[in-house]
Amino acid sequence: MGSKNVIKVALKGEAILTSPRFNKGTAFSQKERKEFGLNGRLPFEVATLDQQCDRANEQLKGRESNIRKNSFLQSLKAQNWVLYYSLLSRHLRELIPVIYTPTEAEAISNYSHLFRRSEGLYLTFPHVDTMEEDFLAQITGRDVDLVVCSDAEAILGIGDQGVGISSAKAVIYTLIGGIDPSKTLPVTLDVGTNNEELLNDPLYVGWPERRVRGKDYDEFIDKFVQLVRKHLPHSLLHFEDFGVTNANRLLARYRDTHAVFNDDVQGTGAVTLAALMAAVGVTKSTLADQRIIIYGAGTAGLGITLQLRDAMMKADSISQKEASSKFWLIDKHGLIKESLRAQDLIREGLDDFVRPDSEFPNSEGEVGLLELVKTVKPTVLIGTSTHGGAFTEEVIKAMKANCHRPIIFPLSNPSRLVEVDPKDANDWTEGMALIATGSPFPAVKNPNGKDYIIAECNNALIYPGLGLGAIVSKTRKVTDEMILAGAQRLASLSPALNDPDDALLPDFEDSPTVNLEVAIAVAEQAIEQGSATVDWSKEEVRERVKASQWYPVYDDYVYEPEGET
Ligand SMILES: NC(=O)C1=CN([C@@H]2O[C@H](COP(=O)(O)OP(=O)(O)OC[C@H]3O[C@@H](n4cnc5c(N)ncnc54)[C@H](O)[C@@H]3O)[C@@H](O)[C@H]2O)C=CC1
Ligand SMILES: CC(=O)C(=O)O
Ligand SMILES: [Mg+2]
Repeated sequence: MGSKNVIKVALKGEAILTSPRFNKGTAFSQKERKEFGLNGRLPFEVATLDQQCDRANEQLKGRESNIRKNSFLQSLKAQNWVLYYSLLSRHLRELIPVIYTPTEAEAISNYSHLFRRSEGLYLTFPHVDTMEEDFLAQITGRDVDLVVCSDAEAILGIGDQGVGISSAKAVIYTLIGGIDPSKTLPVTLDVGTNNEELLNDPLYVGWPERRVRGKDYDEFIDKFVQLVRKHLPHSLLHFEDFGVTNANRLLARYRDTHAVFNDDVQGTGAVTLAALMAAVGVTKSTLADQRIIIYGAGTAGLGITLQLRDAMMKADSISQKEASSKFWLIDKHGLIKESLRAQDLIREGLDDFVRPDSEFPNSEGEVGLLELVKTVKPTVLIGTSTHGGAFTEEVIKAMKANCHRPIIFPLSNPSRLVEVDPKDANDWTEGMALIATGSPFPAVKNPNGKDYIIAECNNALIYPGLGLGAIVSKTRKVTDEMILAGAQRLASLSPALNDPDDALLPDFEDSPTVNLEVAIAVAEQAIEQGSATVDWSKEEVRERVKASQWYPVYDDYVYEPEGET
């Protein structure tokens, strides 16, 4: 745990009580109450943080549904950051699903109806002319290390929501990665929405126009990225939930000029690689031994494919061509194969993975999942399609017929969109499947009566560490090698390494310690390859990363008119 510091604060009275960063509520000491003009503004008793957490937890438990818990926690965050993060840290496993997937998806789909208070920066297309002014108004006098932006086109599996997600992803950076919340800036890039329901909702809080596309969109995003580069040159810029036509394109455009990171592409790729490394450890095979079907060749599906291919080439010393041949990608029009080119149905970036039609001599039209499974005899089946239930009993049993330990990762969020319920996947394979899911699921019972813990293969298990490592090393860019180093460190912490019947990935309960290790591996790699702008020994990296972390404890305050606000 972090220790107490003495902080100079320039806010008094109502101003400090309404600042979530500095507010301590009933925990202000008698001395502070006097110094900050709070004497008549608080009830008598000075509470400890423990007592405040107990009280907040009691109130939280009074809310029956997770969505009501989510909105209680949202207002706690708006009141008092230390209390909010402290409460979450004490009940991590129970509360992550309340503030993140699956509940956050429900909260975001009701964003305009649940809206109480703005968070972070809202940059809206019709206000493009004042973008720099609006940006500076938020960052001036602050030390921002991390910018989390989203245009909200493909949110947490629920599609185009117009606005939302950046602040939820930023919270995870603090909760799991220990990044100081006052150094994070969530940004909503509101370029409209094509979601009819929102466009017709009189309470919609975003810009109620259709999505801006093409040159205007690119110029809007570019203006924003250039502002980040100009005013926050050492920051990490995190892209979240951009649509499939933009995610990889924007990453490729900016990744050589600033430390940018696309979570859905790279974070998902990294956590899935870690889970797969653990699984091939259990099956005592190599990455290159696998035949991998990716069901849903969008942002996450392609990100995973590229990450697994890269790791395969490095770990097993095989060529790009050979590694590419281990993948079969399915999208809405079935298997991605040569004959789809003529109909212009192959998206940019998929070229290396287009299969020859000759592999499927008996099908002239689309090749569906079941046929593909029967033909290819995959060892790995990954779902990133948002097509709930797509991995049917027939599909799973066909896979099992040719594979002793099928590796099955239905990664679509939220829980209701999972490609197969892990309980079914487990039952249909007589407990032989190695399973990881995108949202949390309860453990399943194996035929031997033992529980099998379903690993939560969600990018939140790794991106806070990737980001922390990038920020602490002040890297100029986030390289593939840094991400690979983070994924390998995560894989090395898999419970399945010690017990093949255990979960493929560490539990979210352990995510803060796991992400500290990931951050250290990432920073070490950044230093080794020269993308970092610091030069520390390994021992120093560990100390620096640890020392940079923020903990939810109350500092002691002294009033100072020139202090922090
Ligand atoms: N576990 C994790 O960490 C992550 C999970 N995801 C989840 O993965 C899913 C996809 O997310 P994105 O890649 O961002 O979305 P996306 O829209 O870029 O990709 C989805 C792809 O699936 C395809 N698809 C849709 N229906 C299909 C069907 N019936 N058969 C085959 N393909 C179909 C779409 O054409 C699209 O290419 C979401 O549920 C999302 O929540 C995304 C990122 C991280
Ligand atoms: C987890 C995540 O990033 C997503 O579902 O989009
Ligand atoms: Mg996402």
